[in-house]
Order: sequence, then structure tokens, then C-alpha cells
Amino acid sequence: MSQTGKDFRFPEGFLWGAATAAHQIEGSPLADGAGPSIWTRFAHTPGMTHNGDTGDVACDHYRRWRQDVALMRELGLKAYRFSVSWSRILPEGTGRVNQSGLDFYSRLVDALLESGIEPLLTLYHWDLPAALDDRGGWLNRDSADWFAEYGSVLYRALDGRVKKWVTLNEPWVVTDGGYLHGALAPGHRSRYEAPIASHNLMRAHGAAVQAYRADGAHEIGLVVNIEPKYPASDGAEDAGAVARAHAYMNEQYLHPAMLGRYPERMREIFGDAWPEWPQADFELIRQPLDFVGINYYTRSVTRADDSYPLRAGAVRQPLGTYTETGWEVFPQGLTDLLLWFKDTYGDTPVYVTENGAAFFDPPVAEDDRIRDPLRTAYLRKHLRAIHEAIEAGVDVRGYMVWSLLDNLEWSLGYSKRFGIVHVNYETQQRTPKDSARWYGRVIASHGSSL
Ligand SMILES: CO[C@H](O)c1c[n+]2c([nH]1)[C@H](O)[C@@H](O)[C@H](O)[C@H]2CO
Repeated sequence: MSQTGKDFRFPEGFLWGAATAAHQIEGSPLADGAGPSIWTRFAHTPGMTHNGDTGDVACDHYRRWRQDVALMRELGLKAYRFSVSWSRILPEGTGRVNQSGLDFYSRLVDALLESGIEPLLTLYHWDLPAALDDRGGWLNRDSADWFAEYGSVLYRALDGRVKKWVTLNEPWVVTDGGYLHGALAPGHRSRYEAPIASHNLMRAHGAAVQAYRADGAHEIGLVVNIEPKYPASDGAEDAGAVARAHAYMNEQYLHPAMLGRYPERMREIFGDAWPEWPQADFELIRQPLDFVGINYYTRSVTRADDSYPLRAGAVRQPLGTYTETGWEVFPQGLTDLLLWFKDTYGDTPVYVTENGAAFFDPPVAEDDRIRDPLRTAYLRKHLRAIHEAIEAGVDVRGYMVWSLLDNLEWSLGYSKRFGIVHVNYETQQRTPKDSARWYGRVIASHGSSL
């Protein structure tokens, strides 16, 4: 029972876990026959990342994975969401399979299962093989076939031991960051390329799900980052800005995947840069899914502005609490989003596949503790927000905290720490923060102690 007297016990079978991604934690990007990814290239391009930080070492998880699985077990995790590095499996992106790469993930999965931890495997968490980028990457319509081929190699090797598969992590970030604004790999800045990359990502998602239905026998879904948009005023201009921002981030991916069409406003947003798509593409994209993963971090109070392409921007809240990445702490937004998802797309099961915060953490104290009360408070509030949505009828099946470990925060390098476990990057020492110990108690109590 929590201090409030309310019992926040979650449904039986609710899956409690933590999430990471290959490029952010593994290191050794070219070990044992692996090929380079677009992030290997991007991070080694001067000026692209904070301090020139790269994933060459990261959390050295490629070599320390046994220790990390033991840590997950000690913390009491029941699930672990991780991604596979495509270019470890297929160094050229297609064709030749690198058995050493398959063996790494096979050993990891077996260790998780032996520890009573369910693996959730993400096929694509942003690290496209560089060899495929050389062939046009997500701008090439063949990318759907490349991705389905890659998925099938993993399905055949791991399905059965892995029973929950994710095709893409956050196609919006891949497109907005990698093709429109250029802040993420491959660093393109084109309003014409962005819709093409985005559409091919969704075609690839559909092709990988189709391939799974042929090769796999368990569950597969899509992970999206969605963010509730609230108008800065009750004026018509801001209402229009909210509608555009909502369509661009939240509906642009879920509508084709769940409804087989784009939201009306995409052409308003991109104008002549928004192509006419063949109807057959929507039959490919809209594949029945076993679940949808929702990554939630913050909300956006939105007003009209002259930014491109949205003509909409976020308004900082003077009384808001903000994390180190500048995101407002707003747990109600998660409840609102989960209710919106159910109202818009129906009763497809949902996992909150990422939720967490970067705060400035103090150093390890003499008692070996790292006191991170702000992170614990953030996680508690968001878990309570999920509980509220479940009570309102949303079928939320699990929660993966972002992240298990402090790790490489993409272009921000190692400057932001999201982990419930601290990583000393000089020594690779892992130290569970207070939030990790607290989370373990929440899991053991099935949420009652929230
Ligand atoms: C824009 O926020 C997104 O929902 C989002 C936040 N995050 C993500 N997506 C990515 O999936 C992770 O790789 C990031 O490390 C993590 C923290 O930044």
C-alpha cells in the first residue's frame, strides 16, 4: 500500500522491465566480423556528437553482458528490452550472415531466460548498416525487403526463446532526426527526403511483420514515441498548430500501421514534398499487430509559429519541472495518451516500452549509494499515471524503464544519464542508483508500494 492509502497493484502478469539499445550500450561495434553502422560513421564525423563521443566502447556491454544480466536479476527485473545491431548479423546489410553476431545475441537471450527475465527484442533501434546507407538506405524502396530479410534471419535463429518482437523503434525520430533536421544519423536535411524515408520505414515494418507471420509463432509489434500536444491558448491559430503537431508526431505512424492511411494533415504540413503513395503500400504497412509499444517522456504545450514544416512549436512552462534534456515532467500526459490510443485505435495491447528521465546525479557516496530522488519521483508518478489508465480500461501489459544503464545518448554523447544504474565510463563499474533499488521493490510488490 502506498503512502496515499491507494493500492496501485498492477494486473497479474504485468511485465516489469528495463530497456536499452545496441549502439548505446554495447561498444565493440566492429568486433567478430560486424560491419559499421550509420552511427559508427556519424559519431566519427567531426562535430556530429557532444565532445566527439562515439559508441566505440559505450558501456562495454558486448563484453560485460553476463555481468549485466546478473545485475538485472539482482534488481529483480522480469523483462529486458534490447535491440540487435543489424550489421553484427548482416555486415553488408543483406546476404552473408555473420554467425558470431548471431551467437552473441543467442547467448544473451539464453542467459536472460536462465535468469527468469523475458527478452523483448527490437530489430531496429536506429543503427542501419552503413553498407545499406551506401545503397540509399531508407530512401531506397528496396529497404523493405532488406529489413524483412534481416528480420527473418533473427526469427529463424531466436523465435521461441524470444516471444516478443519489435520491428522499429520510433520511426518518427529516425525520420525527423535523420532526414529532416539532420541531428541524427545519417544527418540529412531535406523536406523531400523525410516523407520518403518515413514511408519506407513503415513499409519495412509491414514487410517484417509479414515475414514474422511466415517464420514466427509469437508476438510482434511496433514502438512509437508519442507526445500529447496541448494548446498554449484557446485561439484558432494554436488549435491548428496542435492539430499539425499531433498529426506529424503521433498519427503519422500509428494511422498507417493501425488504420492503413495517413492523417489528412500530412500534405498541409509538407506541401509539394508529400508524395502520392500507392494504395498497395498501405496494404503492406497495415499488418495486424499483437501489441504497440509507446515511448513516453513528456508533453508539449504547443503554439503556432513560423517553424518548418509544422508551423508549431513548444512553449516552456514557467511553473514546470524539467529534466536535464529539457523535457517537462508531466505524468498526466501519459494517462491522456494511453486513453487517446484506446479511443483512436481500439484495444490492441500496449506496453510502455520506454519512460525515464535524465537528471544530474550526485557521485557515488561513501555508503556506495547514488541518491537520485528526482528520478524515483519521476518513475513513481508515471507508473501511477499508467495505473490510472489501466483502471480506465486501457490494456497496458508492461513497463520498461529507460534505461537500465547510463549510456550513449546519441548526439548528446555521454552528457546525459538516464540509467537506474550508474556507469563509470572510465572503469565500467556499474552502481545501482537508489531508483534501481526502489524499482526492484515496486516490482516485488506488483506496484502496491507505489
Ligand atoms: C524524443 O523522445 C523520444 O521519445 C525518445 C527518448 N529516448 C528515445 N526516444 C530513444 O528510443 C532512446 O534511444 C533514447 O536514449 C531515449 C532518451 O532520449
